[in-house]
Amino acid sequence: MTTTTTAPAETATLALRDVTYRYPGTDRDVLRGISASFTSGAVHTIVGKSGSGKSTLLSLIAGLDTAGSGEVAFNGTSLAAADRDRYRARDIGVVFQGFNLVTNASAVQNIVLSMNISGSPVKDKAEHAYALLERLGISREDATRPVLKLSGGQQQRVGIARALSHDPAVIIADEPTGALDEKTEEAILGIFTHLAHVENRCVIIVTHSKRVTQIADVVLGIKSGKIGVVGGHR
Ligand SMILES: Nc1ncnc2c1ncn2[C@@H]1O[C@H](COP(=O)(O)OP(=O)(O)OP(=O)(O)O)[C@@H](O)[C@H]1O
Repeated sequence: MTTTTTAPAETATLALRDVTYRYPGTDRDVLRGISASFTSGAVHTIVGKSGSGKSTLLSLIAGLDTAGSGEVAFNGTSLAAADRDRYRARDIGVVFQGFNLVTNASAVQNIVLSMNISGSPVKDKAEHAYALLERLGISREDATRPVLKLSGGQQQRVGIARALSHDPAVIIADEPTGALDEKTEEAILGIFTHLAHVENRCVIIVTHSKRVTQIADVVLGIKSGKIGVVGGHR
């Protein structure tokens, strides 16, 4: 990431209090009364075996699903009482493992499309997209080529730029480096660290990668429906 930065994001806290979750039609709680908090300025990783409930937890944090009992609160307001469409469009940015880009469209078009969907008030959306992409190391020339013609690392930079397009306080990522080689993973992790430590965003990454957990400020582990701090630098 270049050294140009935006103003630090506002301080945000996401808090889970005694959250339980069970998929409809099943008889088992995937999450069993979990409590945790996620703060601005820190990289948090969530680890756990396959099927332990990591993606389920991310979808509750992203406001895509609601807890069976307990509360997920953003800056003190329960998501159950909040306008979740607005929360998703303004406060949270999501980065996916498979990038989830429209591959025959350009990076700029992908970002403008996302800004249109989230109702962004920015007037010159293309210019905003070019500037974001440039901060993430994507040149104007690469920004106008079909995404399919970019490397995996470049595509993930575009995915991150898209997640940042509405300047969210919280960035969540599900296995964002799973499809990348080690060197590219390192570059992408540098971006996430910058977003937390320099831009004061709250970064939450679900991962199986040891390297991602090594750079985390807080490592949370999920096991048997429970969550706890299992490592990190804080
Ligand atoms: N739509 C669904 N309906 C019923 N059960 C589900 C559904 N989605 C997930 N599950 C179950 O919930 C549990 C937690 O799934 P989840 O995807 O959150 O795990 P995970 O830790 O993210 O796994 P992985 O590391 O493999 O991605 C698993 O037992 C899974 O089979």
